[in-house]
Amino acid sequence: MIIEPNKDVVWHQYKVNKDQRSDQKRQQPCIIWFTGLSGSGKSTLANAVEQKLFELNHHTYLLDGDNVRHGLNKDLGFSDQDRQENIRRIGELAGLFVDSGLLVLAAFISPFRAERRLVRELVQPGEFIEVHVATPLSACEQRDPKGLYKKARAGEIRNFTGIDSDYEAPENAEIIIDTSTQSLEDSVSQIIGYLKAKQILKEA
Ligand SMILES: Nc1ncnc2c1ncn2[C@@H]1O[C@H](COP(=O)(O)OS(=O)(=O)O)[C@@H](OP(=O)(O)O)[C@H]1O
Ligand SMILES: Nc1ncnc2c1ncn2[C@@H]1O[C@H](COP(=O)(O)OP(=O)(O)O)[C@@H](O)[C@H]1O
Repeated sequence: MIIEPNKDVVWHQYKVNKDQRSDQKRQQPCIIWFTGLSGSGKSTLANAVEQKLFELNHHTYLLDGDNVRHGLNKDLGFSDQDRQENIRRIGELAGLFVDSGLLVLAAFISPFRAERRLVRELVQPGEFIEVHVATPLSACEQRDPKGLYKKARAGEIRNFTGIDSDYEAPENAEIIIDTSTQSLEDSVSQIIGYLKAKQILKEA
């Protein structure tokens, strides 16, 4: 659902703009958006990529499902509608961070194509890099790092993604990673390689 802002609210132009903030940080801001099932490796990957970017002296921020749901989105559950609102708010937040000149890493199941597209459309072309963490359900369930699949199979958790709630796989993700067949190191190199090829990270 698209909600229009109140017509009496007027946009303010800031004195310092996105280009100036980005130039000062010597980087091209963007959102690296990790989407995939619970246990697919989104958080592990996003953390490892952020660590690498930090080592390379980049300015980053990591937004992660579990953590954002402890604060900003603690009023939201896991119905389709709440997941849509979750991603809408996170998209707006990530968009502000891009405006601040940061490399934003976002790790959310984000199961629906429509909301992921909304986030893509909030930023400039090329600034939304979708990473499909395409680890199969069977591998995620076998890992079950938080014991949530076990609970979902036992009917103790409802609307669990991949069990009784949908996951719509991306059709045109910029990067696809299956962590059941690819090492963490290789996955990090693949993402960093993409960022260099796209001139988001400048070669020294
Ligand atoms: N019903 C249900 N379905 C899926 N996930 C559940 C559920 N209940 C709790 N959790 C935990 O919440 C984390 C997912 O939150 P997200 O904000 O990423 O979800 S979503 O994008 O709004 O779908 C998810 O984290 P990850 O395992 O890191 O993906 C789970 O730890
Ligand atoms: N190659 C790999 N890449 C990422 N995670 C892996 C890999 N191999 C095993 N794992 C494990 O899989 C689990 C993924 O959990 P997590 O990163 O929390 O996933 P998500 O954030 O998608 O729920 C972790 O326990 C991690 O150690």
